[in-house]
Amino acid sequence: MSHPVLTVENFSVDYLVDPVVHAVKDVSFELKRGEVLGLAGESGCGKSTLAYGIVRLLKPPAMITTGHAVFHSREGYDIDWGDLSPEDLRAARWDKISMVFQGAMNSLNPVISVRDQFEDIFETHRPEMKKKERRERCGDLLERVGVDRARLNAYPHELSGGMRQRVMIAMAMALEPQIMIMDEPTTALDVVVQREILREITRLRDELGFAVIFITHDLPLLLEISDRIAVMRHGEIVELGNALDLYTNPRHEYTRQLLASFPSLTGDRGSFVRGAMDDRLLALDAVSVGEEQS
Ligand SMILES: Nc1ncnc2c1ncn2[C@@H]1O[C@H](COP(=O)(O)OP(=O)(O)OP(=O)(O)O)[C@@H](O)[C@H]1O
Repeated sequence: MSHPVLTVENFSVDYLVDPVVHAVKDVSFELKRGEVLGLAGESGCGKSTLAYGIVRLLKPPAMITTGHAVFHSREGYDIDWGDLSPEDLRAARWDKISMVFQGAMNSLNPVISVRDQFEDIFETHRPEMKKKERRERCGDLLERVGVDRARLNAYPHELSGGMRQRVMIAMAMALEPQIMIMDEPTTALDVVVQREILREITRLRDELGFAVIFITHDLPLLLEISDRIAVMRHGEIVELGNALDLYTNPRHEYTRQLLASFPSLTGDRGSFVRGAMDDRLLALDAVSVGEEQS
């Protein structure tokens, strides 16, 4: 887990409006291979701008003013996303880094079947793939996210919101990218479905080894699913650390405030999240005890 799959260096984004909005300011971090990195911070702190900036999906008036986002391939070569032509960028998205954005479930085309939208990814990015193999892969991917492959014949409006979101996640995994960026991928869903999908994402991460940048203002949720968490405020990362450390020993005053703003983390009644964190602490204790004994 120690080698980075992505290095973001001195990344800044402005919105050239009057007055100029400095949405992301000199942000640097590394995403390690296979880790879930949570990006936390209140609305407007620049999380989405950073994510869209990394994959160069920003449109004017946004402008990247400084910095790089460099992808490190498994094969050992580096790609600076800022150096790619628009065509290469299109090819690299989905393939190297894929994205599930807010309300992604609404980005499925309502008049095209799930199968055709799915197969389109392979037709575009893997034109050499045989039709039969393509069909099989689409069905397998759907089943991976807990959707029956018979649903390939459905049109998006025939699926529930949760299912549509699962379909989007399956599509994001289609080309086996090494990074998935997820910006509030489950916010529009009810809590039970949200949890199911998150469990699925972490399971798939364990199985397939991709890294995830998971963006949400829901810090308790991030504490549950992330290996490390970056806390953003006013366009800057003010603290980045192991999720457990951040929960038990926050160093930055803003992180403390953010933790305190979630009663489920600090309140007397306890909660599922605190339970989950306690489980993680216990598991960690067990590991360190094991290490001492061995
Ligand atoms: N098109 C735009 N023009 C001008 N300012 C913008 C534009 N889009 C975003 N901003 C500003 O950039 C800053 C960062 O916004 P951004 O959407 O990245 O934050 P966020 O943390 O993702 O918020 P949220 O959780 O609400 O999505 C905010 O101050 C926002 O008002």
